[in-house]
Amino acid sequence: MDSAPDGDPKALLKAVDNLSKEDINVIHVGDIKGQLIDEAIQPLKPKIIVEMGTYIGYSAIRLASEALKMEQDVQIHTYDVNAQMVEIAQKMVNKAGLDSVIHIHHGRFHDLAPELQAILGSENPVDLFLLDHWKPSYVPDTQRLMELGLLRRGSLLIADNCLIPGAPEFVDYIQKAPEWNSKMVKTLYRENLTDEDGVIFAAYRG
Ligand SMILES: C[S@@+](CC[C@H](N)C(=O)[O-])C[C@H]1O[C@@H](n2cnc3c(N)ncnc32)[C@H](O)[C@@H]1O
Ligand SMILES: [Mg+2]
Repeated sequence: MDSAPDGDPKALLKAVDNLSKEDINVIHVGDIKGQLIDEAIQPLKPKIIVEMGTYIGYSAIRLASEALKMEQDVQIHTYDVNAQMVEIAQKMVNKAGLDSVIHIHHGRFHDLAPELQAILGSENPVDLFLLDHWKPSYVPDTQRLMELGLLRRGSLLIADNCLIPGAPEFVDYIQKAPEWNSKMVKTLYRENLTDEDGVIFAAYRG
């Protein structure tokens, strides 16, 4: 990571992608799924983004870089239960020069959601949220956003790892729930492997 210059998110993301080619334990979303996500958010031009599962900050930095190509006042709120990850991610975000855009919250989204509601207010719904944390939390965290009125018609949900490691309860929920219009895109689980994963993209009908 040190090889990337400060204030250069693209170089930092590339350094993480390169590291993951050597180290199978790196569990970031990666460049293949990253490109799918970049393309999906282009028509949305999201300003308010929420992410569950910060890890080392890769996806938050990637989402911020892409969103900032289209809008200036972007804010990302990202949640992680692991204090060590929060610390590493903050260093990565600082290195990328995105600390005024990416706000890292330590804890479970379920507990911190009222705080987010207060930060955003009623006029600023979430445009995009990415689920990439503990799979059994995908359904309750989605429902939490809905019950607190944090979404708008057209808000986009993206859920990683729906097939590997798999989130069967979530897949069943999102495909049946009348509030969501979803599709699963099959893609490689990660670079250098042939296993197929599924990423769900779902638009909120309101
Ligand atoms: C696969 S990693 C996220 C990868 C990240 N989105 C990226 O692409 O760089 C999953 C992360 O979710 C965190 N996590 C697990 N359970 C969680 C929960 N209930 N709420 C928030 N974060 C959680 C873990 O600590 C871990 O850092
Ligand atoms: Mg993932």
